[in-house]
Amino acid sequence: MPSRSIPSSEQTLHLPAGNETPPSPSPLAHHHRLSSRQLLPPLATATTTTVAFSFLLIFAACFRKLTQKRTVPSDSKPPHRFPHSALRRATNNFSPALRLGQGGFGSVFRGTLPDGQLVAVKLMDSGSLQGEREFQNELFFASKLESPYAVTAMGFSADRKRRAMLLVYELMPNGNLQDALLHRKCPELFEWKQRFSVAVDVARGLEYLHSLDPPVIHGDVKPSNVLLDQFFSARIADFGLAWSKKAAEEEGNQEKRNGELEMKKVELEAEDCGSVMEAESVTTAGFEEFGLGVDQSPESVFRVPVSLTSPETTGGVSLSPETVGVPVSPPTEVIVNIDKVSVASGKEAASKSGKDWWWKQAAGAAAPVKDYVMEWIGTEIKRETPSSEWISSSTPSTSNQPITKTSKKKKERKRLDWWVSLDEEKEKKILKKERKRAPREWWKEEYCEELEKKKRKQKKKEREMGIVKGNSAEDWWPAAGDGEESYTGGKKKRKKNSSHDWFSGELFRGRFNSHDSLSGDIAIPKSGGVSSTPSMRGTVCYVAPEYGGGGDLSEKSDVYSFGVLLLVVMAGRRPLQVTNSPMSEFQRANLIHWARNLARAGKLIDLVDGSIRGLDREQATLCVTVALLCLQKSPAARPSMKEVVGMLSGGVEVPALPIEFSPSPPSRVRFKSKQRKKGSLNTDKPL
Ligand SMILES: Nc1ncnc2c1ncn2[C@@H]1O[C@H](COP(=O)(O)OP(=O)(O)OP(=O)(O)O)[C@@H](O)[C@H]1O
Repeated sequence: MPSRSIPSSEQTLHLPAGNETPPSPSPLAHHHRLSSRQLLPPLATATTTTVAFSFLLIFAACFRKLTQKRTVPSDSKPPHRFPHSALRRATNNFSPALRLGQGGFGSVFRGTLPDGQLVAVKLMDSGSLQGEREFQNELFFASKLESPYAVTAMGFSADRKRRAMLLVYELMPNGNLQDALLHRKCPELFEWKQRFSVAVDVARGLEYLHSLDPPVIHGDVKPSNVLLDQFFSARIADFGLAWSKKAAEEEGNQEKRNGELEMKKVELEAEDCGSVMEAESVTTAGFEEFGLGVDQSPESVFRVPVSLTSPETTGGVSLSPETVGVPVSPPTEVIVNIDKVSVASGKEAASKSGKDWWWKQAAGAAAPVKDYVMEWIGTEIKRETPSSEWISSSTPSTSNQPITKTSKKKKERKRLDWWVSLDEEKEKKILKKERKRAPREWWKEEYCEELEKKKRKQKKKEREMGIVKGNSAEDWWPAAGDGEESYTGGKKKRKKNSSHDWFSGELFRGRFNSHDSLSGDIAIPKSGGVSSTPSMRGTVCYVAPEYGGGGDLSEKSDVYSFGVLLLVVMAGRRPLQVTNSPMSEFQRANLIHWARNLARAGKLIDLVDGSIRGLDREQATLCVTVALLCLQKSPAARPSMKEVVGMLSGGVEVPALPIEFSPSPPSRVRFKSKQRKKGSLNTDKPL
């Protein structure tokens, strides 16, 4: 009762004189009778209580939100969040003088923290979905991995306003293995002991990753992803493409349940050539869900500029512009309106935990053509790249022609039209065409496109001049007599364009893909001249054949990549390398082919780098043998990394070399087609 709360003496004081009427039981009436002076204390108390309560509520809500973000899995240690300004100071405002290298998604700078610690700061290109995925992946694994054989991010900085994403790593003073070995920056690696120890370190690093529960598959094992510390101990870096096997398996099951991926609806609203598409039901999650405290709106992931310029081979179907007739063009900012997207693997997948969203890359392997287009949209994002840069870097054949605004628009229009009109029938046609392609052509596209183009040009020229030569599908590889000549011609051009690394067997990732490297118009140097492809896991030449064939990825895919790396470390050269020397060099151009031939001839030691000092021939032969075991086409036949470490360290007996060391590209698609024609049921065996 309100009257009870007010002292009776006070009530009496407020009663008007001579008023016989008993005080009203109504609280309101009673209240009116109270003087403002008397009312003030309880009112103030009530207000204070309400305000305090509101504050408490707000505080509790904020606290909940903050703690939610920072909650990390119990078995994880959260990466440290650095203030952006601190990293700016540490790197002298990202001074070019402190730049250590350039990756597919950003530059890496040397920095010194206030406590004197030396760090490597990776400034990620924002606006790239793939870049953001890698950023998140790196941080996820940073909290999961702890090994002397792995370099994981120790911290990060993410500035939502500036959209700056920075990753901080412990500095590896001797850089990457690619530069150290192939660019001969570290003479120490020409000592056999050091070289062998690098190989064993990498093997141990992979063994560690595969021994985790669930096993972690690195997915991009190559020399530029191996860093050397001050003692030249090797450590595996770059977990941007790494993935957890369990997550991938779950994803695989999900895919099976869902049946073949299908894009139900793709609506494009083209606004002139700006072509704006709207995203409606794509659900993803940023990695706030990992509790890493970085704000990232879903829009930041899906509102992206797109360029469909990359002819990446995704899941065995290569969609080069030539193959599907996609005109190359500058990027367009688009918002995608999708009901089901391969990247998100449909509604079910989309509604799954955000923890898994980037694992979706794995699903692309068996997806139909449209999904590859979506993969492109998800991966070939170059928001900040000026159009001009894109034009020059993505159109090697026309790069020296002036590109007008209208032609640019036309191309863009064409590309979008093509994309919109890609109905099932066309999709089937493209797949049919793909199936017909000889496996050799896979190599042609991936490695020798430029060479092939030049050969064609040369042949055309010769034909015009009346000199007719054979035009076999196989003659992309220089044949006796004319190979050297045409290659020399190609090399001259490459030199002129200073794009030497296209033949390194590795393609540029992200901004600079294979075509960019072929064009010779790239201004930004990339450390080691290496790269990987954005829409597929791994790097061409290092990637396991089962990936291209749409097979299952497993630890054995890393084993295959390790096999290539081991050969590279032994030979001290790239997996594909053609020099302007005699014909015998061509036989050695493909390191894996060469190793296979040497194995047959019983001369494995010939593959080993002649400039190594203090060579232990027995150990070197063992290394090449182990590499070949890792390079077997059948994943099941390859040893595990544990066995590899055992073999390298002498604890496990090395089995006899198998007959098959085929580095052949995936031929599953073609085989299927052949079998279908013949009416055979056996479609799984490769050729
Ligand atoms: N922790 C580090 N210490 C020293 N140098 C580093 C470190 N991290 C990266 N670098 C240098 O920066 C380069 C670029 O690294 P980044 O991981 O961005 O790209 P990458 O692995 O070379 O290429 P990609 O993105 O195609 O895998 C490395 O090759 C290496 O030379």
